Amino acid sequence: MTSRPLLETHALVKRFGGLTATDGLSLSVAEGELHALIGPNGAGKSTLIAQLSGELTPSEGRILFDGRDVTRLPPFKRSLRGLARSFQITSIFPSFTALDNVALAVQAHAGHSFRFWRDAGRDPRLAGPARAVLERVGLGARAATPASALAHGEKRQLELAMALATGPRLLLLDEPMAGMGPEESHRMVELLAELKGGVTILLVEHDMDAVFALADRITVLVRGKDLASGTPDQIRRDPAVREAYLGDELDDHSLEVA
Ligand SMILES: Nc1ncnc2c1ncn2[C@@H]1O[C@H](COP(=O)(O)OP(=O)(O)OP(=O)(O)O)[C@@H](O)[C@H]1O
Repeated sequence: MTSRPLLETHALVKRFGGLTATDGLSLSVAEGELHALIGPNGAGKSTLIAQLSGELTPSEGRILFDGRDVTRLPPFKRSLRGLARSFQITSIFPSFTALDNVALAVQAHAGHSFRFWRDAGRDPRLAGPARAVLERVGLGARAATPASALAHGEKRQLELAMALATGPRLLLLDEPMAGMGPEESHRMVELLAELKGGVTILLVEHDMDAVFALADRITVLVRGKDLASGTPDQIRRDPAVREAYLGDELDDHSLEVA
């Protein structure tokens, strides 16, 4: 792993009327790391992810990806550069099979014509890579299943597959475990652990066991500001973090100092 930042924000600000949801945030995500973003409800995590993916425009500040300014780029242009967001179940076509959905993601990224999009899964140039990605996320056996028939956790795996199909260098994951039972969460943690290192990941997640098990570095966001950034151990031991957030939210084994 190198320590060169793949993603940086400089003094990023996002205001909604009188509310400052991102408040002068300077964040750095190194190439290859799994960086988790935690913080209480309303801390500004989703607002930050939306600015990084390009769905929201910052009020002030800059976003650099691989050293280049992407602050004003639309989402699809960021995706072409390798900055991909996952977990928007709404982008799945419910009547299409899992394979077709991933094949479409491959096709969209490769910039092929959409003329034959219904048959994307039958085009070997698309189906081959799509199948490989489905295997990678553990959905190989569900390739021919319509997306609407997948369990909730499987839909989240499918979303991850669709993001991976675009060959991202950095994946933005906004609460991938939300709505999952313990077994599905466990499978997702295993999957993210396998992906870790191969692709840089910025993970927003409320499941602290998952965060502390997976993260190389953690940033604690409180009221749009970086309260602390460091390794899981440093974050566990940080008095300001314990006082502001982890003390009540995380007074369990994930917080115990090893
Ligand atoms: N489109 C919007 N318009 C106005 N206020 C917004 C908008 N989106 C978010 N906010 C406000 O910005 C603040 C940060 O919200 P955000 O959803 O980013 O927090 P979060 O850390 O993701 O919270 P949670 O953990 O509950 O998902 C909150 O006070 C929220 O009410």
